[in-house]
Amino acid sequence: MLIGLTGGIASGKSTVSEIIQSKGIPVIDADQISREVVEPKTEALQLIREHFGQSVINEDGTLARKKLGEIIFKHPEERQILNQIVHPAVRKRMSELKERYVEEGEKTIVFDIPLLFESDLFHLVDKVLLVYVDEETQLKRLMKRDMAGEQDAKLRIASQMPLQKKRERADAIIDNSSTVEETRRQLEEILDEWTVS
Ligand SMILES: CC(C)(COP(=O)(O)OP(=O)(O)OC[C@H]1O[C@@H](n2cnc3c(N)ncnc32)[C@H](O)[C@@H]1O)[C@@H](O)C(=O)NCCC(=O)NCCS
Ligand SMILES: Nc1ncnc2c1ncn2[C@@H]1O[C@H](COP(=O)(O)OP(=O)(O)OP(=O)(O)O)[C@@H](O)[C@H]1O
Repeated sequence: MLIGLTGGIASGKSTVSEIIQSKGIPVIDADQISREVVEPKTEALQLIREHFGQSVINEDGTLARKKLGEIIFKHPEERQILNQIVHPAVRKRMSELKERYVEEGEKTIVFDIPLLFESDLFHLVDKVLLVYVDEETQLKRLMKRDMAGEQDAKLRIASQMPLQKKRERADAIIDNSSTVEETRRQLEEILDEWTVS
């Protein structure tokens, strides 16, 4: 069974992913892979430098993430260009990792993909699990975690499909507005149901 774990920014995907991994289920993390594919000397980083310029590259050759974020969360056209550069490499790596887990005999594999719906990746998985939080909690947690201002945080949230819309398309929803313990309880109920039937 291939499960897509998704949600909005700062909705709690990583928190849920940690609980899933603690149960021995492998998780393929698109955010982590999207960092690996732009490491120094990669083709993707070269393309980023060509389009966005040297100002988004740090002195040590790494990607200046904050700076690039400031550009792409404000400008949808630039975001689309970055997605076109980075996403093919992310998809390739995710599928290699999946094959490896399948060969190792894993029965359940989870894909943690923030943009599962936005990038039409939902057809790669059998079930979609959505981590949901109400808008106010999402904004508060995002500002606190990233030490971001309200305007910046709102821009990031607005760059994604609204969580309400994602709700309609998910096979199961975890409401992470309450405690992590409550989230764990909901997750276990869903996994029990999906991995038995
Ligand atoms: C713009 C970048 C450099 C900013 O880096 P930063 O370290 O500040 O953020 P990080 O990568 O940890 O992402 C945090 C969250 O932002 C959201 N986000 C990231 N990229 C995008 C995007 N292109 N569109 C909408 N939301 C996005 C996701 O919810 C993600 O979980 C980085 O997000 C990036 O390279 N994005 C493009 C790749 C991408 O789409 N990644 C998301 C999953 S593949
Ligand atoms: N139930 C909860 N109660 C309180 N804080 C929480 C809860 N769940 C998550 N958080 C906090 O909210 C923030 C966002 O959670 P997390 O990083 O798991 O979200 P995410 O969906 O993985 O984010 P991103 O899309 O940016 O990768 C973190 O600082 C996390 O510690």
